Amino acid sequence: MKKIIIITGASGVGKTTVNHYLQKKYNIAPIITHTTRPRRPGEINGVDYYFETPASFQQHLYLEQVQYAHYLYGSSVEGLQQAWRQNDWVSIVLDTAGATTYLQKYPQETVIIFLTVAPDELYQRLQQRTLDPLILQQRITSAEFQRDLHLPLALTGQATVITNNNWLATQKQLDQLITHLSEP
Ligand SMILES: Nc1ncnc2c1ncn2[C@@H]1O[C@H](COP(=O)(O)OP(=O)(O)OP(=O)(O)O)[C@@H](O)[C@H]1O
Ligand SMILES: Nc1nc2c(ncn2[C@@H]2O[C@H](COP(=O)(O)O)[C@@H](O)[C@H]2O)c(=O)[nH]1
Repeated sequence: MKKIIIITGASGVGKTTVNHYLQKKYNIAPIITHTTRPRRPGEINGVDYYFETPASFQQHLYLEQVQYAHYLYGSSVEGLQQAWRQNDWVSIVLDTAGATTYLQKYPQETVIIFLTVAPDELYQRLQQRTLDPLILQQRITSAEFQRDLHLPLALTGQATVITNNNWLATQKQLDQLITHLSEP
């Protein structure tokens, strides 16, 4: 049966890290989303995101799209179809608004993982990743970042909540979840 594993939570909690783990260990196919945000060092177009201009962003058909810290993000129909061609089980990294939309659109297929981390640890991780203090400030003061620090009401009771302080413990919880989902 087809499954869409949605990894959500605030920026820096480890969503991308979890996504890579699921891809590497379980061959779960990642859905690549689109954004107008500038590339970070090391990010590759078509792997991390489809990096778009404001004009090219409008040329896709989106299942959902959001504005997050002043940039546009969207998951396209073609992105989901492409991932489903690789595997029945696919994964996607979304903000909590996107996760809520997927739950409404695909209630049978959707599995939600909400990641959380202690605030001090989270700010430290973001500081290490973001060299420009202005960009860091813009991110952590955004309404979207603040909103995604907490599990929204719409996802309460629908999400597996993982506190991602300790990577080994997180892996164990992910393995348990995948085992549970694989049961007939
Ligand atoms: N359990 C963990 N312990 C320590 N560091 C971690 C852990 N999980 C992830 N990290 C590190 O935290 C940083 C942020 O992780 P990641 O990029 O996966 O977050 P994210 O939620 O995808 O962020 P964003 O939404 O902004 O893209 C990375 O440097 C990553 O290596
Ligand atoms: N609703 C959506 N959220 C998305 C999508 N692609 C990424 N994201 C989320 O945006 C923020 C910021 O991402 P960053 O890479 O700039 O740090 C983060 O929470 C992502 O999960 C999307 O297509 N739709």
